[in-house]
Amino acid sequence: MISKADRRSIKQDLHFIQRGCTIIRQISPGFLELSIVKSMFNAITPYISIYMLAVIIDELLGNRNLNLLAFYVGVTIGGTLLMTVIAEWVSKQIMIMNEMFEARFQNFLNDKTLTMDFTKLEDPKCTELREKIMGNMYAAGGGVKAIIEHIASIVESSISVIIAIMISAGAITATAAAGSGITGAVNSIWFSLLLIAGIIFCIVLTVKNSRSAKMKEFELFQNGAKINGYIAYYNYFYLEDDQAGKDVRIFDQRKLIIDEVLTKGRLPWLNVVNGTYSLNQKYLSLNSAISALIGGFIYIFIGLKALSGTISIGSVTQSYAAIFRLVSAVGSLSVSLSKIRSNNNYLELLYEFIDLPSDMHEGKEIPVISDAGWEIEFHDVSFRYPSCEEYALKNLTIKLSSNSRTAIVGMNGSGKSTMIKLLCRLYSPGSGYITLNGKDIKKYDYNAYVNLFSVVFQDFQLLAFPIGQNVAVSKDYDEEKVWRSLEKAGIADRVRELPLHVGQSIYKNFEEDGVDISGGEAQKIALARAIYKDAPIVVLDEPTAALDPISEFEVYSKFNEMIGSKTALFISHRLSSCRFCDQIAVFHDGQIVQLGTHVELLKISSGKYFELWNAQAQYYAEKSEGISGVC
Ligand SMILES: Nc1ncnc2c1ncn2[C@@H]1O[C@H](COP(=O)(O)OP(=O)(O)OP(=O)(O)O)[C@@H](O)[C@H]1O
Repeated sequence: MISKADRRSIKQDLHFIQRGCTIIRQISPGFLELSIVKSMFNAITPYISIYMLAVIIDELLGNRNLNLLAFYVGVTIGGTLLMTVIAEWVSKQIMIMNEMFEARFQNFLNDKTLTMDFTKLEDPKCTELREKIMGNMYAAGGGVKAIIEHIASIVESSISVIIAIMISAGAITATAAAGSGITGAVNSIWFSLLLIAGIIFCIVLTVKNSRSAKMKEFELFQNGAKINGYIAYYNYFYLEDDQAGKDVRIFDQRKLIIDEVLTKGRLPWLNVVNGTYSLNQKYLSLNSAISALIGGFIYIFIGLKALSGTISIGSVTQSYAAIFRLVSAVGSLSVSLSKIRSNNNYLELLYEFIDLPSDMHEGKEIPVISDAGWEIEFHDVSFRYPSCEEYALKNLTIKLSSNSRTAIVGMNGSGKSTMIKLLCRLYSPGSGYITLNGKDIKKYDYNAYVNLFSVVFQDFQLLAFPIGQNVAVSKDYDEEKVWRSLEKAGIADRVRELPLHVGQSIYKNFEEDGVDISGGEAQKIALARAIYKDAPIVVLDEPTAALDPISEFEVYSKFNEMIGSKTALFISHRLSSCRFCDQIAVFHDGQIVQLGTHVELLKISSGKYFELWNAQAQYYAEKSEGISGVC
């Protein structure tokens, strides 16, 4: 099987690395450069003592000049100390940058997640891709951060190779006066060639070994990402989620979840860990054996040179250390080059993720909502959710004009929320199109378009932040405006009772004094958030679903005050609340089956609206009868 790394050309590999460096600089300026500086210090420092040791030994065996010896020792200790202190300082900066890098990389991915088309968020392949990228970074150390490590290692090995050659060149090329026996062997070209061939063989073996280990590790981690995601979801998200916590307890889901996590998560993950461990063990023991073999070759080479008197005693330690470093630096240079190439497999996943097209963000025009009026129109829009056979919307055609009130009613699953999602550009129509003032909404700048809407989704979410920040969606907010919004949403009195008022955090996730609020109270805060945004189009998807009858009555009686002159579009199952609307769109099976005012629609006894209205009226009548019966 041809691996991905083998399929890529060197040019493509270089392009991957270059792009990775650009991302690193964008995420953490200076991190790469500082790591390179540190690797330079790492490369040079050991050679100070290697070089100076030979000079000291030769002086000891020669003139024994005490002043000179003291100077040499001073240079050795002082030089090493200075280099170590600087390297330590650089290391500390790198450590801080390293810690920050992971958080910044998360933000980098989050930025992409937030700007990618919403539809991709629901695509399991996309979620898996993100999990793989993060998993690869934490568990396998592969990805964009690994480039820093590999480049630093390449720089360190290259410098080490150059210095080692400079130091050992004398010993390697030194020849004794022509002779027989040992001297003859040392001077023989075959001896040098044999030594070089032995060393090259060892290096090739190390590189091959590391390359195959990295490839196998990559394959192992690709299987692991999905498993890990499964474990994380159930163990850390579901079991610890206070919403799910109720179901976990009442239905005793714990055992089922733990059994499932064990068979689908823990055991397969153990296989991944075992596989990686055996792989590393094999890799490391083979490399230690190769390293011992190289050491043996060098000892023979240097030993014979010393025996034949070709090099001085001082040079024996110097040459041995330098040649050994030369060989290991060439080895690690080759391994790092091979690793940086294999790392491109991880980068390929990252680039696949960040290159996911964001079709929704292509429009550039700024929408103009003037007092003269505007119009949104659905033109024969049909839509299916990704990987679904059934159409959620079929041939939808409807106009929404400025200052109008439109209600959308219909049975569960008839497509009401889907229409809102298309209007808010969370999804694109499969066929047909939607226009604002005659222009396809896709042509408008995404953020400018979305800013036209204040929406309370059916499954809205609040943050475990202070109420004021939840309403204003900002740390800096106009407190008076927050209060006005809370007032209109009918929750101001409750907030006034709280010790910290709008500064009170909701939920207890992070703040001990955070308040737990009811579903209805949360819905009112979400309503206040929509009011605070003050956008020209207000969309409410079942705005009173969680409210008690009194609060529901309050919301609808204050609806006009709340909405003012804005355009309103709201979904409701409470048909009586739609009576004041300019038009009611009745949805059935993804289609608008009726469109008109309450009075008009009630006149059509064969229509869906009539059916729904009567079913609800009958239900309430029966309910009130039952209640009075009990009373
Ligand atoms: N994210 C999704 N992926 C796949 N199918 C979906 C998704 N969301 C909704 N659907 C399906 O699309 C259809 C329309 O759903 P939609 O939520 O628009 O209905 P609705 O009229 O708002 O229902 P309800 O009154 O229950 O809120 C349903 O069959 C639903 O199962």
